[in-house]
Amino acid sequence: MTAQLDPRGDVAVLVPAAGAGVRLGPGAPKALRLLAGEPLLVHAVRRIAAAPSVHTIVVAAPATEVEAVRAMLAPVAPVTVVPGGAERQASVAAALAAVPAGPEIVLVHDAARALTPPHLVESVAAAVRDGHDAVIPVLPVVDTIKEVDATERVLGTVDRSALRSVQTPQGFRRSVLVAAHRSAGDALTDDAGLVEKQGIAVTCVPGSELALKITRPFDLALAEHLLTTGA
Ligand SMILES: Nc1ccn([C@@H]2O[C@H](COP(=O)(O)OP(=O)(O)OP(=O)(O)O)[C@@H](O)[C@H]2O)c(=O)n1
Ligand SMILES: C[C@](O)(CO)[C@H](O)COP(=O)(O)O
Repeated sequence: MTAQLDPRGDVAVLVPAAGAGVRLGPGAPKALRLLAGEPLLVHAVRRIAAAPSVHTIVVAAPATEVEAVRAMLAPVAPVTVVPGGAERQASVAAALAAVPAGPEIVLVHDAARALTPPHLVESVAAAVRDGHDAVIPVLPVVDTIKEVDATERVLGTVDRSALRSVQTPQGFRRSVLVAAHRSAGDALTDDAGLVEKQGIAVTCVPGSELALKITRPFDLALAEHLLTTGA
């Protein structure tokens, strides 16, 4: 049976999934690679659709894979699939343009964060609903951080107490995200960066270790272990 998203939900989730996955090594586009027998994108969308606030999901797929991705996600959840762009920012902009009237909260989530729990989607959305224009899930930095020069000589030790590692989903009041993308210049790696450039405050909420981004082969192996051991 096809899952139905809640028509009373007030949240649209954009899922940029058009990246190549160069750091993962040769193979299919990253969102289509298998984790415990299913594409990363299927894992990600299933978890997003399980969050009760979600009204709409828009996926930005690799341009050559749009039809395949539609077919793949049809049994998982109702989704709109659009072609992504050459940079993540362009993929997000394409997905944002496809959000129908209705949801006033927009979350942007990486397909590569395939194990992100539904409660993180809810907590980011709740913080936007509470009045924050822009919300990001973060984790403290656990390693000692050094600043180095071009020859890898250490220049100093950075105070990590003020540093945070940033995850997705990142949540925005819809009008704030639309304005930030409209004024976007050079491509940035995340949407909060665009909003920061507009001088708008970005608020942090606690992230989740399960929202790890599958970037390198080790991350995929770790995610596989987490899934198969039920961690
Ligand atoms: N042109 C792009 C590039 C990235 N993404 C998406 O943005 C998310 C975060 O990007 P990242 O994990 O860096 O993925 P890739 O760009 O695929 O990785 P790499 O840099 O290793 O190629 C991913 O879900 C990816 O599919 C996208 O939709 N369109
Ligand atoms: C959006 C993001 O996931 C936040 O951590 C990240 O910036 C994606 O891009 P990156 O190139 O892997 O940093």
